[in-house]
Amino acid sequence: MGKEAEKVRKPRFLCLHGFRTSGEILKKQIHKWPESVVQKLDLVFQTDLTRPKANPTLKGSSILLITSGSSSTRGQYYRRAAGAASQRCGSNEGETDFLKPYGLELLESCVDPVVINHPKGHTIPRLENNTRKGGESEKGSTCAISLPRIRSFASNSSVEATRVMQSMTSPVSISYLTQREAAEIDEILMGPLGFSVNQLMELAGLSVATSIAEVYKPSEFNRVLAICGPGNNGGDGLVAVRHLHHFGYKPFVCYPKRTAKPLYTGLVTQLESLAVPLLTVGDLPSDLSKDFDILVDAMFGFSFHGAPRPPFDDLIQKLVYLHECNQTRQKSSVIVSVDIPSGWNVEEGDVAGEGIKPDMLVSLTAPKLCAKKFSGPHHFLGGRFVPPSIVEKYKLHLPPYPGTSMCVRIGKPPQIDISALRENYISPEFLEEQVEANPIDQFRKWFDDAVAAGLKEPNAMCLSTVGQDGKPSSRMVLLKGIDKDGFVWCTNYESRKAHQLSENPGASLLFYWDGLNRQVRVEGSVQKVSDKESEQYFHSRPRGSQIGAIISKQSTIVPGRHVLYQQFKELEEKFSDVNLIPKPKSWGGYKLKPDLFEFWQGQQSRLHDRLQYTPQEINGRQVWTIVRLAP
Ligand SMILES: NC(=O)C1=CN([C@@H]2O[C@H](COP(=O)(O)OP(=O)(O)OC[C@H]3O[C@@H](n4cnc5c(N)ncnc54)[C@H](OP(=O)(O)O)[C@@H]3O)[C@@H](O)[C@H]2O)[C@@H](O)CC1
Ligand SMILES: [K+]
Repeated sequence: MGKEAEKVRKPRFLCLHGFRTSGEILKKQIHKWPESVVQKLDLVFQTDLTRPKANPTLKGSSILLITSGSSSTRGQYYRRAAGAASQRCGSNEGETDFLKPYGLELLESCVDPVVINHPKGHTIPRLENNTRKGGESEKGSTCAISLPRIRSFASNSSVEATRVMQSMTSPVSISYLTQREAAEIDEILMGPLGFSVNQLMELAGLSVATSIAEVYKPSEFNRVLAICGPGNNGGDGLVAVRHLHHFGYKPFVCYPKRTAKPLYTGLVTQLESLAVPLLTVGDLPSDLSKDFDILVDAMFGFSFHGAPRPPFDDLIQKLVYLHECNQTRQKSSVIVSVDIPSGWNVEEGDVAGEGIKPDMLVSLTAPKLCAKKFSGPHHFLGGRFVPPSIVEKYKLHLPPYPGTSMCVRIGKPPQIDISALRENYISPEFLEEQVEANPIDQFRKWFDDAVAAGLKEPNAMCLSTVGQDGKPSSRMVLLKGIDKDGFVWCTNYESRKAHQLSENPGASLLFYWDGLNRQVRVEGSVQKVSDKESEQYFHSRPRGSQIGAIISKQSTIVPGRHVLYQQFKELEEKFSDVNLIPKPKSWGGYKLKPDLFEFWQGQQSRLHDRLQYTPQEINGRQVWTIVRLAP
């Protein structure tokens, strides 16, 4: 079974209209959207809505694109129903519409639907980067479709869709705040919205620390100096330092103008309890790059005005100098600015061009106008606390935070030199005396570690096969079982790998567990498993995967994706009343019986561990011999 086939899913847009022929009308109008966008979406044009639950095309839709004249009750009840479902908006209109029950049923069969209402009649809305330009028609709905909104959907649905959507979005779609707006938002958050400054600062500082950790690993960039100013920006810096300490960095703080309020004295006490050194300005060397790998600039945020006063004028100059020195060095220290590069005008940026040039900017809440002038390689957004009322009031377009992350990158990551990409692995000892005598037991131990570490798909393995022609080929498959005799996976018996295995049963498996710095090679010969075992595996799969396995004549040419969809829909209908979907003859399991294992673990300075197991006959008994191989 190929992993890929299961994962890729385009975001589905269900395009509705308030009247009978609407599906057809929208289909004709779709040419108004760029071809490159249309290709990336699964657009379903729907007219008959009377039996939504029985209609497989409606299931799983996550974006409902509704077009209707502004007075259409049907459009309104869809919106109202969606609002009720998602607590987003509410109106009493459309109560009497005869289609209402179907509308509610439809919403129920959608996965966390996002409703995009287009009230301008029989037409498809324009697709724009910024819905601000599209103009709002009614609260909670806009004429133009916002790409960030689509992305927000995509991040909820599948990693693949997120990737596709990210490629569609440019930094142009991000909102930037004026200095006044930033201060206003601050007031609203801490006034009517009930936040305390402590809370916001904690979240802001955590965002800064996690942004740093995403780009600059503590194994390479360990020594951090945070220069903290007198206001909340300085407070963010103090919080970030505490988190960086717990993330494994060695932080130092320079906090020359301390604020006497309990919030700040508390933050300092917390750092002292972690033995984080607090340095005076006089303690700092003239060239900061000698002693520090990361300089956190937390001097001034959005309340900065005028020219920097002492001692911050000199501290800013130190960071300017550091950047100049970096140009001539092999390994540079990096500057991370919190919210605003200190000394920059909050809206105009580095007007004279003589200010600091940070490598990373972590904008908080939303980027300020000066961030448009930021040209460093890493721009992140943090402060994952912005409620919808602020988003709506200031018409903010911000990238969605992925998963549970406290930060998100804005714009594209920088181009990197592939040859320079390397990790300095730090792993526990892996010694011959400590390993299990039986490699299957050792494999299980490492597999359990991978599961405990929360690694994604720890059972994904690269299967390599070689046919009669001697040409090897590899692909990722999922391990479905393991016992004392070997490793099992399932596939199509008419696929390319199956043909190769029928010509040559020799194959190899490779597991790679990033995050644990481990890989395991397993080599041996392959046989089909029994029909009974294959049956069991087949029926343990989700129904969708079972149907997918039936329609896929694996490795043969398909005229287009639509053919697969069509066949899928047909079979879904055919089996809608069938409990047990029959396993196709061409689908089944293979088992690799190992005759070689190698356990690899990355170590510092490329002195990796490699322990190899091979079987030996001793007194008629099979035992595994373990040897260490040179890295
Ligand atoms: N949602 C949000 O809003 C959130 C905001 N958060 C954070 O708060 C930051 C804004 O904080 P803030 O308002 O305390 O202002 P900030 O810029 O740190 O410093 C003001 C201090 O600097 C001083 N100062 C000013 N100019 C100066 C100069 N030329 N030379 C010397 N000193 C100068 C000024 O003194 P004053 O002029 O008043 O005498 C005052 O003491 C924001 O950027 C973000 O990091 C997050 O924590 C959470 C969410
Ligand atoms: K700053």
